[in-house]
Amino acid sequence: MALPEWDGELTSVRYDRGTGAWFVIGVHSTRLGPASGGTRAMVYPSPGDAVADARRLAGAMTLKMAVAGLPMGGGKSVIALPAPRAELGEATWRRILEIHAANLELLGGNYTTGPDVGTCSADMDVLAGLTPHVFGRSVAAGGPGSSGPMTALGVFAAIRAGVAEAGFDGVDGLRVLVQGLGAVGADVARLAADAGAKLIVTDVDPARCAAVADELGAEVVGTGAVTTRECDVLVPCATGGLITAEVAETLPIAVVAGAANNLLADPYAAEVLRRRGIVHAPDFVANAGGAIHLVGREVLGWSADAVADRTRAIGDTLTGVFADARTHGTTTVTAAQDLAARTLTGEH
Ligand SMILES: NC(=O)c1ccc[n+]([C@@H]2O[C@H](COP(=O)([O-])OP(=O)(O)OC[C@H]3O[C@@H](n4cnc5c(N)ncnc54)[C@H](O)[C@@H]3O)[C@@H](O)[C@H]2O)c1
Repeated sequence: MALPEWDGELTSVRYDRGTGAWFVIGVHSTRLGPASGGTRAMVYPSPGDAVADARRLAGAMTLKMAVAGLPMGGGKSVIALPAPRAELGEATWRRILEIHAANLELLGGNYTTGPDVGTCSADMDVLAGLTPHVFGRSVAAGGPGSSGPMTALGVFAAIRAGVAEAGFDGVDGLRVLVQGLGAVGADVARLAADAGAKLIVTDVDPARCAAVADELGAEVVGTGAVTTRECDVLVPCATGGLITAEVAETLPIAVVAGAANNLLADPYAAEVLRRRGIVHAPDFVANAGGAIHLVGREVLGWSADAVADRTRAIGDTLTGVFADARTHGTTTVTAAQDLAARTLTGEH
C-alpha cells in the first residue's frame, strides 16, 4: 500500500487474516496531550481508503480538541470490516475488539479511543475489560454513556450562533432541515422543534424518520432532497462529504451547522459558501460536544452541568470564528483553523 505524506505523528496499520479486518490508528498530534478520538468500524473500498479516513479524521480531532480548549491531542481508529457489522458473527466481532484492544495497548496511553460510527458504548465496555485506554463506557458499566446528547446540544448552540450571524432573530419560525436522525440528529431535531422551528427531516431509515416526524410533527422529505430543498438552516447529521464545491454553488439555504464530520467533500466548498453569504459552522467546532462530554467527565472530572455549560459555549466560540472570518475576509474553516493553530502554538 503506497502511503502519501501526512502531517501527523504516527499511523499503525495491522491486518488480521482470521477476521479479515484491517486495523488503523492515526495519531495526528499529542502537542496538547494524549491523542483521543473514536473508533469507526465499517466497510471501506480498500485498506488505503481506511488509512486515509483514519488520518483525515485524526487531523480533525486535533483541531476539535484545540478549539474546544481540551488538553488532548487528535487521533482516530478505523477498523475496515470484511462485511457489514450486522453480517459478522458475535465471535468475529469479539475477536475484532480483542485485536483492537491489543493495538491500543501497544500505543501505551498515547491514544485513547471512544465510540464513533459503527461502535457504541457497549463495545467500549468490552474494550475497557481489555485495556484502560478507552472512553465512553455505558452508564451501567460506570462510564458517562453516549456522547450523542451533548453533541446535539453543541450542534444546537452552533445553529443558534449561525442563525444570529445570518441576521435572524432566533430559531423560532425558521425552516430547519435535519439530515440523519440517529443519536445526534434526533436530539437536534427535538431541540429545534422546542425552539419553534418548522422542522423538515430525512433519513435513509424510513421507520426512524417516521418515528421522529410523528413525535415532532415534522415534514418528511426524501434523502435526495437534502441539498435542493429550500430552507433556512441545513443540519447534516448523517455521513460526511455532503457538500462539494458544485453543491455549495446551488444550496438554497442561509446557514449550515451540523454534526457530520468532514462535511465538506472539497475544501474549496468553504470558499463557495463564503462567497454566497451562507453561514457555515465548521464541523470540528460545531460537533465538539461529544468530546467535551467524554474528556470532561473522564479526564477532567467535570460534573454533567459543567459539561453542558462548556458545550453551550460552542456557540460563543463560533460567534468569534464568524467575526474573525468577516474581519479577515476568510472562510469560517480558515478562521477556525487559525484559532486551533494559535492554541497549538501556545499563542492563545
Ligand atoms: N455521536 C456523537 O457524539 C458524534 C460526535 C461528533 C460527530 N458525530 C458525527 O455526527 C454524525 C451523526 O452521528 P450519530 O452518532 O448520530 O450517528 P448515527 O449512526 O446514530 O446516526 C446517523 C443517522 O444518519 C442516517 N443516514 C445515514 N446516511 C444517510 C443519508 N445519506 N441520508 C439521510 N440519513 C442518513 C442513518 O440512518 C442514521 O439514522 C456522524 O457523521 C458522526 O461521525 C457524532
